[in-house]
Amino acid sequence: MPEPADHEPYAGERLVTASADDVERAAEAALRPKKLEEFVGQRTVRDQLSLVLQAALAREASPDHVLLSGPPGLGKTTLAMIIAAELGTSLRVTSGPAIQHAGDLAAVLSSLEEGEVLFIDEIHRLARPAEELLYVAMEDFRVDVVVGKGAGASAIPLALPPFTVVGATTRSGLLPAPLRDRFGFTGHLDFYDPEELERVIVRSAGLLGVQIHHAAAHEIAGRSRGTPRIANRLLRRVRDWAQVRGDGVLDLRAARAALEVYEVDPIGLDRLDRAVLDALCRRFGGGPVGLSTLAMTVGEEPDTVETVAEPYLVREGLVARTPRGRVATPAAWEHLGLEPPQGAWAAGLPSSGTLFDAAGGTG
Ligand SMILES: Nc1ncnc2c1ncn2[C@@H]1O[C@H](COP(=O)(O)OP(=O)(O)OP(=O)(O)O)[C@@H](O)[C@H]1O
Repeated sequence: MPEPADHEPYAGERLVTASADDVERAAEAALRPKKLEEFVGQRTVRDQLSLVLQAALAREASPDHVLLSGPPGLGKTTLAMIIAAELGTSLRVTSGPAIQHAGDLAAVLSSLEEGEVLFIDEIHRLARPAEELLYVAMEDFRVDVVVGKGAGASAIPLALPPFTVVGATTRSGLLPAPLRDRFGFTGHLDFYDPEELERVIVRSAGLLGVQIHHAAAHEIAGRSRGTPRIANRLLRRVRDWAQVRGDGVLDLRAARAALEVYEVDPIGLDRLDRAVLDALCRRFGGGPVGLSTLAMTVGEEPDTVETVAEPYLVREGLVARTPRGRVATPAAWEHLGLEPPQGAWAAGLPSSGTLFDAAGGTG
């Protein structure tokens, strides 16, 4: 059985995580595009949404409800704000987890003013009774207020003014069909390509009031995992480096040096990601290896390896998940500067790989 890793367990927030806490969201506020035309990339969603909004404005009516799906940090909240701004109305913000009871949602809905946009983040996490209340409100602009208890309870219908729900979800597959069907428009946000991220970075640098070289923006974009939130975060760290150790200008040297300090490598992998690749290739000859064994080797919980490191490694084609365990692809070997074992990957699995099972033994 392999020895557990001797380094400190991987802890705390990662620089390359796509999620954000409240402090970071506050820092992000200044960088949010305010109009659809300032929103970089996502051309299809932008074009479709623009039509929906323009048609609603021409009709002087509220647009259909909008569902935005896609991984964190790609701009769902930003688009919700833009929708309200483009319609010239205000945005009310809530989220699935914040609504514990149907009554909480009824209170929000009954306080809406005509034409307002209600943004429900993580809508897939709404409790079932709240979901049912929302169907009716979205379709008939009505909430049924329940008065009394038990057999004597009765529902008093309360008419609502027209409004638009913008729902955001990272897991659209978890939304029940009746709720999904209430949205007249669904936009799926995809990871950004490096050229789009470069534009996000140059725009954000301008808003932060710092000078950036094209080569530095290109370098940061390549390490941002297709995610504007990560791009903006790395940009802020490079700015810090340039201000403290450089001359304040964000050039290629500053970008590379800062990202080395923060252990973000040229394709956006951090220490945990590289530890996983390293273990797979150097310790297990490329795999296949069971998740528990792999996690133990890098000194992490299996859940951390599976949910924090693996998705991006799989997305980048560095790791494959097979029924026999995790396998390093030739790209993983190359990324570590190692020679992939001859013919190992040809059959889809390393031919001579020993399978280490979930308990850490061999199988
Ligand atoms: N297309 C874009 N152009 C410019 N900046 C963007 C774009 N998309 C996102 N950003 C920036 O990235 C940051 C994160 O965006 P946002 O909060 O909208 O993501 P999100 O998808 O709502 O994330 P979450 O699911 O975690 O709530 C913000 O600072 C925002 O300004």
